[in-house]
Amino acid sequence: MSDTETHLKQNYIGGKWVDSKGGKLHDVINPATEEAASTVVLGTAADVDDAVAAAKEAYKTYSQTTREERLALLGRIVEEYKKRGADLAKSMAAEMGAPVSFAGTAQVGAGIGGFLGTIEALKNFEFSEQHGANKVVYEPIGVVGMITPWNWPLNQIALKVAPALAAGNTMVLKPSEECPGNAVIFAEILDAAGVPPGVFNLVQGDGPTVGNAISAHPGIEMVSFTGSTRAGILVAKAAADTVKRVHQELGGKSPNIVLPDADLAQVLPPTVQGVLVNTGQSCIAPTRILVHKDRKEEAVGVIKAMFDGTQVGDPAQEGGHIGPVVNKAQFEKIQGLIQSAIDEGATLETGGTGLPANVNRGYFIKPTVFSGVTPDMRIAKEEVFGPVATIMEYSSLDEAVDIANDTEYGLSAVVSGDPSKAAEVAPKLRAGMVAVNAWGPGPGAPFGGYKASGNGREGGLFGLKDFMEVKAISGIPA
Ligand SMILES: NC(=O)c1ccc[n+]([C@@H]2O[C@H](COP(=O)([O-])OP(=O)(O)OC[C@H]3O[C@@H](n4cnc5c(N)ncnc54)[C@H](O)[C@@H]3O)[C@@H](O)[C@H]2O)c1
Repeated sequence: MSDTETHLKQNYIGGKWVDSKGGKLHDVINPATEEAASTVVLGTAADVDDAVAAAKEAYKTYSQTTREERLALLGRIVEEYKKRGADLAKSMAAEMGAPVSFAGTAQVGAGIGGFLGTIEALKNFEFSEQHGANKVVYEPIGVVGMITPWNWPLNQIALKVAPALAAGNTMVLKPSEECPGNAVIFAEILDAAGVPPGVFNLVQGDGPTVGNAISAHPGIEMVSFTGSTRAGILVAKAAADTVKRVHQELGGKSPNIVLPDADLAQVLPPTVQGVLVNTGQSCIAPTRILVHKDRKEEAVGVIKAMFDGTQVGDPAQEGGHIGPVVNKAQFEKIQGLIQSAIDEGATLETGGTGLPANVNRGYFIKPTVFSGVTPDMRIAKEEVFGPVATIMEYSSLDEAVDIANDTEYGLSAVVSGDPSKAAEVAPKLRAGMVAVNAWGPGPGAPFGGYKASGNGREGGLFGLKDFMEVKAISGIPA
């Protein structure tokens, strides 16, 4: 058994791999084969207590480290991380089905990106500012609890751990029980980089047990959560009694407003691509594609060709194909949503229910395109989290903006077309991020949403500030 396989059955607390106090073993299922990919321990509230105690102790010294010491530590983590890229990719391919080529580039790269963006932000960060008669200083918050999902697992871990370390906090991470292997390797990387004992702690487990214990823990000053809006609400409720800071990165149902005069062959591929990347399992996937009614046929042609040309296949194989969705529950949910669109009268342009022709097992979804989708349909309202695009029509740009904003979510939006015209549309969109002719924000942009998509921002300078307290000192010389 490799070290990583052994460590999957343990927690990392106080700089050591330790057995859980009462945890049970759980098989993680490979979504391509429906067989066990790995075995992880599901920890307990007692494990969280131990991790918080270690983090509190470590905070006494780590919170006092200098910018230079933290920069050196973050730099060493990046170096160690680069050595484990292949292991990380293999683990994610087996546990959540991201094809190994894509996992090794985009998924692993996103984790490094989180660290590099934080390093840049920390280099120039003003820890002290003068505001009138008040000196305002930024300080670490204390022990931060972190709960992360499986879809871009390293990205989510890095966007929390890097700024928490940069700010001088200590932490307890609970990764997704659907995809825990990369978090174990990540802890091994931090250990190899010399992160002091207790600064970073990893407790494996499920949401209702370990996630809830983190959210409610009186020794944790902040909980940073990424996942579904459903679980994010439960985290906030559990956190309320201890008045800890709650940072939420939640679900989305992002629109893509295609401007009436846009060159469709040029603007659709780079924006609609976001519905296929990672098998559609991105919180910012721009799935509601809004096209002018006179351009609908043309848009359907371009989008259908993209989806028909997308290969679905084994995540263990190198290549540009997409893999399965993460698990059986997601597979069944997506099948149900596809069927609901058919039942509610949308036009199925390609794809549909059932397995793609080239596979006979696994949680693979046919790349699917619907046109004639109206805002009242379930497929237009609910987050699908699969390779399913919906094409909706508008008559005027005002109507397009109304449809785009007609969602409980507000994470991200896309505008496809002339950037100067897109600049006039962007302020009207109720979303934390607007990308023009791309499906995601640019490097270093604050990442986060409006409305039911969350609170707070991650990445770069804004992410760093979100992991800090603000202290006002008045009555001293400026
Ligand atoms: N806004 C963003 O930045 C962002 C990024 C990635 C994913 N997401 C969202 O994440 C969701 C997909 O991820 P998922 O299926 O892993 O989400 P999920 O909410 O089921 O799980 C996320 C994490 O929360 C934990 N959890 C579940 N119930 C909990 C509870 N009661 N208390 C505490 N923790 C609990 C899980 O164990 C897991 O670690 C999608 O909705 C997606 O849009 C958002």
